[in-house]
Amino acid sequence: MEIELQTVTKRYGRTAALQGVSATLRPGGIIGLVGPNGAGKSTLIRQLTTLERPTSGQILLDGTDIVAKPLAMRRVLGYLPQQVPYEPALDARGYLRYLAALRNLPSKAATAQIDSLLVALHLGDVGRKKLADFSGGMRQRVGIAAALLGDPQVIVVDEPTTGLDPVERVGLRNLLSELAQTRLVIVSTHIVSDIEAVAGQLLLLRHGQLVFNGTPGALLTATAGHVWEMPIEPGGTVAPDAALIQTADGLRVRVIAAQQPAAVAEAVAPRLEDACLAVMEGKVDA
Ligand SMILES: Nc1ncnc2c1ncn2[C@@H]1O[C@H](COP(=O)(O)OP(=O)(O)OP(=O)(O)O)[C@@H](O)[C@H]1O
Repeated sequence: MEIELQTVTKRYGRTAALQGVSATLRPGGIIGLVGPNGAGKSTLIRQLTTLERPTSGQILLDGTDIVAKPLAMRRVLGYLPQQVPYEPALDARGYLRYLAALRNLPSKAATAQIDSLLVALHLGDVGRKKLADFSGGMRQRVGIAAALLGDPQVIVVDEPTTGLDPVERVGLRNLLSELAQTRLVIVSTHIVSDIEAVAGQLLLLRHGQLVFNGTPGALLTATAGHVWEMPIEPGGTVAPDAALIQTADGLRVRVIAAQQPAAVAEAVAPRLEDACLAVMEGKVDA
């Protein structure tokens, strides 16, 4: 399975939310869609999930134009939107059974799949509890189970870790990473650490433009030699775009710059978050 984005552009009135985005998406690791708020991530997801039609450009799923034939995508799609839908009066199992029926899944297969999804998402003990009594993180996990019902081959999740605690985040990351070995899994996020260890491909969006498309390794390589750390000088000020980090030697400033910013600055290995920031801010050409 392969998705091909060909100069996808989306305008809302005067706002160009996506500008000529082209990329090929394949299974073999999570595809991370990264960018600050307003970069165009949700807009790209709405075009991919056929909820909207691009102003121009094409999206091909294994060669089929999904703008002309949206059913080709809808038949293979599992989608978790940013606002997780839920029905407060139903319990988790009942809600998933309801969705399974809407999707025409055979009853026996649906029961088996719901059982295994509830266990995989650590909801096995609360399947009979009303969704109204669920925490935000639990609701999010039910939403993920709902998106995975029917074993979709294309899985699109918009900011999936919102409301999850650190343990839940790791669990979800591992689950999506496993699914991404054989399916197309696209995850939109502005939290780079959520996909750092599991992304096979990164798409960085800024002001609707694709500013990087490649592996995390290639992004890190492009940023090497541009990340510096230095101690905070007594009475010194910290530049607004510098990050403060806590180390065993005390607080240090982390700066992205092409040249050594001060004599005391030492070059350090970039982290993926630095690399994304560096490209977003135009400090590195990747
Ligand atoms: N329906 C719409 N009508 C008008 N403008 C829109 C619409 N949807 C998005 N936009 C604008 O398009 C741009 C991209 O928005 P989008 O929601 O895709 O960004 P995002 O990267 O998903 O950000 P966030 O993480 O905040 O959701 C923004 O300037 C936004 O205001």
